[in-house]
Amino acid sequence: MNEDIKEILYSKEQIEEISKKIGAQLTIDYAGKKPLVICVLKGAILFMADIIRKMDTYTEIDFMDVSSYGDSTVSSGEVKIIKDLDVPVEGRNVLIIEDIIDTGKTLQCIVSLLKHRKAQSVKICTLLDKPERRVEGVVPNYVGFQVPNEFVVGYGLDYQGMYRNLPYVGILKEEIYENN
Ligand SMILES: O=P(O)(O)OC[C@H]1O[C@H](OP(=O)(O)OP(=O)(O)O)[C@H](O)[C@@H]1O
Ligand SMILES: Nc1nc2[nH]cnc2c(=O)[nH]1
Repeated sequence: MNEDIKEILYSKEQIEEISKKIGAQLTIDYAGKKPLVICVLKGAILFMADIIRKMDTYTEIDFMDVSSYGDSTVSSGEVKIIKDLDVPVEGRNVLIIEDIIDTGKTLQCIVSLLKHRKAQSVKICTLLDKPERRVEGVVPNYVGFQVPNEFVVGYGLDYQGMYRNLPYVGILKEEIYENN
């Protein structure tokens, strides 16, 4: 797997450090608010697992699975809900955890849905932000790193279902996806 990576952008240690920092901020911001923390499957599972363990506050978690990329490196533009939440969001302080914001289409869809369902507050925490590619006006509240306009994998992020278990975030070699 490692041989398919052109460059490591963020090491396991850097991710650990930024997760600690964000977790400490969330502990302050959500004190007494009992947030509902939503993990956007599947990419955000690793980040979510790290972040919630660094939040020293009462939290509930839930999962939502949406997909707009399928097996491609390009967004289809159509966001499909594959698994909805189990918990009602009305009146809740919701914190969405994402691995990456690229075009912003996925989060635009999720945020509007949560607001429509009358969440009291909706905030976004993402490990990676790729602002160059944004087409929707989504602005995250907590960001780990800003990434260049490259297709990245690892630490939850996949290409064709693979590479999620890499402990770091890296740029996938072009020949891997050009040959597919
Ligand atoms: O800002 P956008 O252009 O919408 O892209 C961001 C979304 O793309 C990825 O999900 P994907 O649909 O690939 O599903 P996955 O998390 O299961 O890999 C990622 O996890 C984000 O949810
Ligand atoms: N794996 C992966 N998924 C994405 N979804 C949107 N952008 C990306 C990216 O750079 N890498």
